[in-house]
Amino acid sequence: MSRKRSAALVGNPNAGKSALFNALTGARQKIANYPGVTVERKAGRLILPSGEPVELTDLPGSYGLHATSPDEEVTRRVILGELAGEAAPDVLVIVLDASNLEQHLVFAQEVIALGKPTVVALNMVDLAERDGLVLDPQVLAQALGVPVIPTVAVRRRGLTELAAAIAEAESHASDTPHPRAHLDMVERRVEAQAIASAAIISESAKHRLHSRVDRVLLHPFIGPVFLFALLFVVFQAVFSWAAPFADGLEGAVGILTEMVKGHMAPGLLRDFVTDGALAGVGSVVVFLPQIIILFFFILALEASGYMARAAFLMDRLMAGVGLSGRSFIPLLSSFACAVPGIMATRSITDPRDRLTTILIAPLMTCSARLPVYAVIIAAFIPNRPVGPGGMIGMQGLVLFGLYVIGIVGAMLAALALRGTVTKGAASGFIMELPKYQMPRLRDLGLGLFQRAWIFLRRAGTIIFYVTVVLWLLLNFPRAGQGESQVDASIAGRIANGIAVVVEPIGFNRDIALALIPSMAAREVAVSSLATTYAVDSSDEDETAHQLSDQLAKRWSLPTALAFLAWFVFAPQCISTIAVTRRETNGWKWPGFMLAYLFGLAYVFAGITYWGAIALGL
Ligand SMILES: Nc1nc2c(ncn2[C@@H]2O[C@H](COP(=O)(O)OP(=O)(O)OP(=O)(O)O)[C@@H](O)[C@H]2O)c(=O)[nH]1
Ligand SMILES: [Mg+2]
Repeated sequence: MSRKRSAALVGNPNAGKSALFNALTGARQKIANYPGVTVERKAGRLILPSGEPVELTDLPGSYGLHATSPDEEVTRRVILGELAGEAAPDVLVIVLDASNLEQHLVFAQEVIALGKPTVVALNMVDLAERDGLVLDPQVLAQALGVPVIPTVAVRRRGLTELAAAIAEAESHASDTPHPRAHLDMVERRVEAQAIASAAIISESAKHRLHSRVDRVLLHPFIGPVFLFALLFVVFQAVFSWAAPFADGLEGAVGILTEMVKGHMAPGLLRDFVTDGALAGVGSVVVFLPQIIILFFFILALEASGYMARAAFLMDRLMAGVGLSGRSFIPLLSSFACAVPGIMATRSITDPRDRLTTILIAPLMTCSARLPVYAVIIAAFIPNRPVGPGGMIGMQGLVLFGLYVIGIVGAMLAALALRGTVTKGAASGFIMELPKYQMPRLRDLGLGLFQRAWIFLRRAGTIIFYVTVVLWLLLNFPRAGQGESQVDASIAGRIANGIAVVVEPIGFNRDIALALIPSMAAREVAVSSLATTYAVDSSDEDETAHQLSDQLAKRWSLPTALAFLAWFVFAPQCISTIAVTRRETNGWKWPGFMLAYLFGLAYVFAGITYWGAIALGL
């Protein structure tokens, strides 16, 4: 019995497959309350009641075995054993959403008809019950001819029973499969309706409240206004709530720097620790509170089911620029980071739709841009209340504006791309709306922790390394008498070369110096500036200033605004380029992306700079 046993979770999107996978294997796959979250298969280890391990695979959600999108294709090939060097799974675990039974049974029948050992997890029975729907698993099992286990993945209910059923099905793995009569789509729909209604024990109309909520939130006029207002509040919160925590962190970095200065002998090594490591990495780490607040809102809105409704609202707008609403979820993910966003485009059916979405994804303001925006805003935008009753913070307003410019830029870019390089008609959009749910605190906490960890790990690795290299390039060769260290250094000389190109758009030598290292990651722009100014000011033995003070002292307002405009568009992220290459199978599209985004960045930074000068700012 050395054969490796395997099982796979299959079902419609948003049925709770990944939640079940996490509960059964202890993994941490991303789950969220909208369809199309999982786009790649992922394997984990499930221990059966007998103690034997089974390799369990979590699959992208699918509507049928006739795949129409790249992620559905993955599911089909795994189920049918079409992947090279990989046998088909021994057991198929179909995950059904109990509160959406009729719809989910259409695909389930197709899978059961394959005649392989199959188990059904009747998931989300808690939500069905909340809506007053009680189902009889026995009746369902009889009708489907396979065992049916009621589960609540997120509360770990029914897991033992499910594992036992998988073990039982597994023992029949070597039997020859008995495919059943093939039903076509229409026949399966009719059958699904009959089975679902037979399985209902009682039903009450409790979901009336939710449809009433939807009537408001999805209203063609009130809906978008609400969405806009909500986003506005989020950006206000990012600045105002974070302030005390950010100040605390900044203070802590300052104290640490003073401590190092007190304990180490003056010299290059001490400068390396204070000006290189602490100034650079510290300048990025202080944005942790803002990142956490932003993700708190994103995760809570995802879990509640509102995000999918936002996609629904955006569908019209998306269609207007030649995209389908299916692009919304990938674009939304790109607000965290374009890398998972670009991967999420695998759920887009139309290849040209998909390519367009990949090309505009970097225009969504990713969280790596937040430190760059925030440091400039803190230095140049006064923190005064504006608007009626002084309710609105100026800084939050500017941040909101930067996000909006990114979105509008993306929509215009989509329009232009759809008319030229990715010409074609827009495809339709079907998306089922998930149920409203109260976000669970534990999931929220875990999600925030993961986000915070990713951010800190970047600060401790890529940002640290790049900053260290930059510090070295800034300190050698050493400056002679009366010469500034930055001017004498290798980095300074390289920057003087680049400055020739970027001076026309108002950038100074220090920005030129930050541009190359921040190709590694956008936050590096902040750490580079912090390190440069730390190296520069230690010459004159100034007391250490905060980065925003240095910026306010050294940059003009038009330059600062041009810098912001640049970062709205510039594709300064190697990972994004790499994932674009992978998802489009070649260098053509990432090359195109680099060219058009740098082009836009240059033009918009220039317009901003000269516009600001003309306005006398
Ligand atoms: N109340 C309740 N919520 C659940 C249950 N199972 C999953 N969920 C929630 O349902 C949503 C969807 O779960 P996922 O595991 O992401 O669904 P999926 O089938 O993997 O979806 P795709 O990857 O998009 O195909 C998440 O918000 C989960 O927290 C359940 O049994 N009860
Ligand atoms: Mg999933």
